[in-house]
Formats: sequence, structure tokens, C-alpha cells
Amino acid sequence: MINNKESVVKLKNVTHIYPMGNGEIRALQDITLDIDDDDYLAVIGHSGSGKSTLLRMIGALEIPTQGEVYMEGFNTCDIGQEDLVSLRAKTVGFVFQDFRLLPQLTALENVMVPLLPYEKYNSARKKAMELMERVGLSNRVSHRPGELSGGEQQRVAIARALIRNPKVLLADELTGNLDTATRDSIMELLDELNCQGLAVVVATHDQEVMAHAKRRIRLRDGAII
Ligand SMILES: Nc1ncnc2c1ncn2[C@@H]1O[C@H](COP(=O)(O)OP(=O)(O)OP(=O)(O)O)[C@@H](O)[C@H]1O
Repeated sequence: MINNKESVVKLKNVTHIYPMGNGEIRALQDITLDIDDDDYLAVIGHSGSGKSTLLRMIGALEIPTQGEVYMEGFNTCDIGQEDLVSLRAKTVGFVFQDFRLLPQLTALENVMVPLLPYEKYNSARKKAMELMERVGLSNRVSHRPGELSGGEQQRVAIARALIRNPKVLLADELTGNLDTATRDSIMELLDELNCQGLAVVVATHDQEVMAHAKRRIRLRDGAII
């Protein structure tokens, strides 16, 4: 494996095309972008402009149709599936638009899940407890997702994304549909984590969220404008 480490994640001329019936949808067009250690990037653009697809590329959840994605210097298109899974798990944490919490598990168990293959139960539980405290939910550990508000579910999803100490947090539509106070508390938490060295990439329509970012890119029809 050749390692050209510069940025945590580097996209080089990434184009992504989804097949659609007889045609195709060009979701991303020739994107070149670096995510550095203490970056705080807001990805903005209209619905369908390619924000979620870009986040999936940054997180190496999908292989681009054209171009290259480097994570910690490794070309994610070249390394094997097993190495990719492990590299991705160490490097990025995802907060999905729909949270994707497991409904049958408690909030605490949801946060622990990504750590269980690697650490003993009690150690994973301790770390999950610390993170639940960090996101202001130590009084909600035994609630199941269905018993939590949207903002609380999002905070559980943030805690889960952080449990393996990623270098980059990727958050899709962060704070969508949240009340102002909850949104502000989530933004404060991300500012704090960013100050401690976590790179943050958020896809958002929210002006307030944009204002917290150190830089912004706008997508239109899959291209940076
Ligand atoms: N799995 C898929 N198969 C086919 N087309 C897709 C797929 N995912 C996304 N697309 C298309 O790719 C384009 C970009 O979608 P994407 O979800 O990245 O946009 P977005 O900016 O995140 O939108 P939103 O703000 O509504 O979440 C859209 O035209 C969308 O319909």
C-alpha cells in the first residue's frame, strides 16, 4: 500500500454517476477537496445538489465512478475491502440524516455498538457513558430511540459517531428540524470538539450552522461553485 499522507481525506477529481433507468445521474462532477486535521467545513447547496453523495465519498462509503479518494494517505480505491473497513472505522464517524439508531437497543447500547468488536463490554460501556455525558444525555441512557426527541436521537448518533475517536466527523443535515436551543447546544459541542482537533464536515441548509464553519463550499448540480 502506498501512503501519500498529507490531509486526513483528499478527493482528487471525483465524479460520481448513479445509473438511472436507461440514463444516468451525474451526482458529483470533478470535485477536488482536502479535509485537514482541524477543518470545519460546511457543504451547502439546494436539495439534490450532491451534498450527501459528497459526504459518502469523503467517508469512503462508496467508490467514485472516476477520480480518487485518499484517506490518511491511502488510496481507498486501491486497498482491499478489509483494510478499507478498518481504515474507515478508525478515521471517520458518521451522523446520518435519519440517525440510523437501532430501535431495539437503549441509547447507551447504540453508542457502544461500534466499539464492541474491539473492546471488552465494560470498557466500551464506560466510554459510551462518558460520551453520553458529553452530549448532555446522561439521564437518557436507558431510553430506546423511540422514547427520545429528535434532538436527543441526533445527540446519541453524534456520541456513537465519536466512540472510536475518529479524525473526521461527517454529519448529514445536522440540526435539520431541531429547535433553536437544541441546535445551539449541538453546535457548541461541535465547536468544542473541533477546537480539540476533530475535523468536522457538515452538510446543511442552516445559516447558523454555516456560520460556525471555518470554510464553506457550495454545490450546484454536483460541482463546487
Ligand atoms: N442511490 C442513488 N441512486 C440514484 N440516484 C441517486 C442516488 N443517491 C442520490 N441520487 C441522485 O443524486 C443527486 C444528488 O443527491 P444527494 O442525495 O447527494 O443530494 P443532496 O444535496 O444531499 O440532497 P438533499 O439536500 O435533498 O439531501 C440527486 O439528483 C439524487 O436524486
